[in-house]
Amino acid sequence: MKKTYILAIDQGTTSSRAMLFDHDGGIAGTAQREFAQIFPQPGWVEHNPRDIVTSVLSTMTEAISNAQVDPSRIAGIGITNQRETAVVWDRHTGQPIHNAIVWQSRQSAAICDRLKAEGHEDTVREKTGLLIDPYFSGTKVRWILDHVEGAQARAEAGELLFGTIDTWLIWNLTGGKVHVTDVTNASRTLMYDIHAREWDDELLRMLNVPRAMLPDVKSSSEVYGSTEGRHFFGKEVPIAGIAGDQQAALFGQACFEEGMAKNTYGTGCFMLMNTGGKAVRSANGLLTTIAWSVDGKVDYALEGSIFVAGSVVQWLRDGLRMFGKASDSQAYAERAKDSGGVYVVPAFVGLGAPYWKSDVRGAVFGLSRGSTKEQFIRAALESMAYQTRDVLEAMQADAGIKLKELRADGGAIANDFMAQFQADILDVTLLRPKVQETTAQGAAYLAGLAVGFWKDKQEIAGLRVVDREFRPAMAEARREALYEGWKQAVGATMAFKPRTTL
Ligand SMILES: Nc1ncnc2c1ncn2[C@@H]1O[C@H](COP(=O)(O)OP(=O)(O)O)[C@@H](O)[C@H]1O
Ligand SMILES: O=P(O)(O)OC[C@H](O)CO
Repeated sequence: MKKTYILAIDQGTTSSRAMLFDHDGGIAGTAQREFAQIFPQPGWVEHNPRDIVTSVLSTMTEAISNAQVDPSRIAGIGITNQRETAVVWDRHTGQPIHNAIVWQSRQSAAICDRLKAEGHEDTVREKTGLLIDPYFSGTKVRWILDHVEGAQARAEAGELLFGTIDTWLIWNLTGGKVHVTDVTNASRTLMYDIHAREWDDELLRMLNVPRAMLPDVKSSSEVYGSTEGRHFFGKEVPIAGIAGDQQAALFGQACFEEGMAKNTYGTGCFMLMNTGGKAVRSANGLLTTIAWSVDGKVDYALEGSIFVAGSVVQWLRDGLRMFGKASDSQAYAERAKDSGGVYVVPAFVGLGAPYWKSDVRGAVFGLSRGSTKEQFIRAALESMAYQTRDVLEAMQADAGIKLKELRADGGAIANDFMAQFQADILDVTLLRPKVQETTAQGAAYLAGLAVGFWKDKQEIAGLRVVDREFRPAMAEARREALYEGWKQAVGATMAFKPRTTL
């Protein structure tokens, strides 16, 4: 019998990737394409939704041709996506009415302030597991409807559709026939009740978003529709898996049991812990979110969302021009024996979990005349590890357990220095998988389960291979002293409130 494959589309914040997975969970072909980041004002981030579709279509084609696989041998497609990013488009023309507003963007901060002043915080927390912050899709949709002339009336007349990136891609891949999302993406919108598992009228009223704009919410593993006719693959291929990228990584890392956790070091950094069938409410600034719905069973997760992680390295590379390639950061950091007391707090778009301060901005502390470029780069890499410790402490307190191991993935985990420093600062063993593309792998697994490519979660758990373990090796006194410095740096960053940013 001819070998078959699952195609995973991983539509991330800075790039789109397509990957072909074989039956062993290995990558048979891959392609990646970056696309433009649009920064209309400080703290705002947008994408052109057309660029996103184009980058996905071209990487799909390239991955298949790199693997030299006949498209007829693709058994199904899984989609995973940067979450929360909101697109609004015209149902008839398929044209977006505004750029996509990206999850990192703070442009709906004033709307959030108003919702808080109106006293909606408890309802939002209770129903969605989230909090009122520009991070989530709902206030981004409100912003678009407020700022595009005539949009509210068109939305009320049923002419406009809303989608997160999964929804937008499926709409385009199916030729405008299918308007769906999955529970994981719905759980990031601020409009979805994660307990009742339905769009919520009270939340829709709060945001004044017409229900007619919203996609149908499905499980994370089922056939939602097929690619348009012969257009893309010469045959219709079922789209059979959807999950937000952080949930997909949790699935790809096979964190199927309660208490298992993963951390993904991409543009931002996202730690998720599986809490099984229980939606655990955080008392420490974490989010409660849906991990996935598979085979009729919904699992929940606790999440710590850090807005700036790997993108601090991009800032060193592109903004400060300190080196040419992100991977060069490792050699620089290793040349410094320590950071010399320097702390970088990369709050470029505010601070996420567990602080949730959208109005603070980044800061650097502890500079001396002897501070070096190597120390500065090292301190920037260390900031990923310190932010993760903030989140881990909150998660352990909420879940009432001490984590023994953390499964790690994402682009920045390739940095051995950062990975070891992370294990040291957490006092937890970090496991780096052989296939570091666990996000795409998770989407492939979800699609593969739906089309019978893999049998069950047990079979998938058996495919996981660890590449390297990073064991904690730092003395406790040093670890705690370094972390105490970080806490002071974050405190001082939050206290800095200039009256003008000019
Ligand atoms: N060797 C490295 N050391 C540190 N950071 C890295 C390294 N390689 C990539 N990165 C960072 O990882 C991020 C890309 O990771 P990725 O998982 O592709 O992100 P995303 O899915 O958010 O687009 C970039 O921000 C980049 O700066
Ligand atoms: O594109 P990534 O990998 O940085 O992920 C973004 C997250 O989904 C935002 O919630």
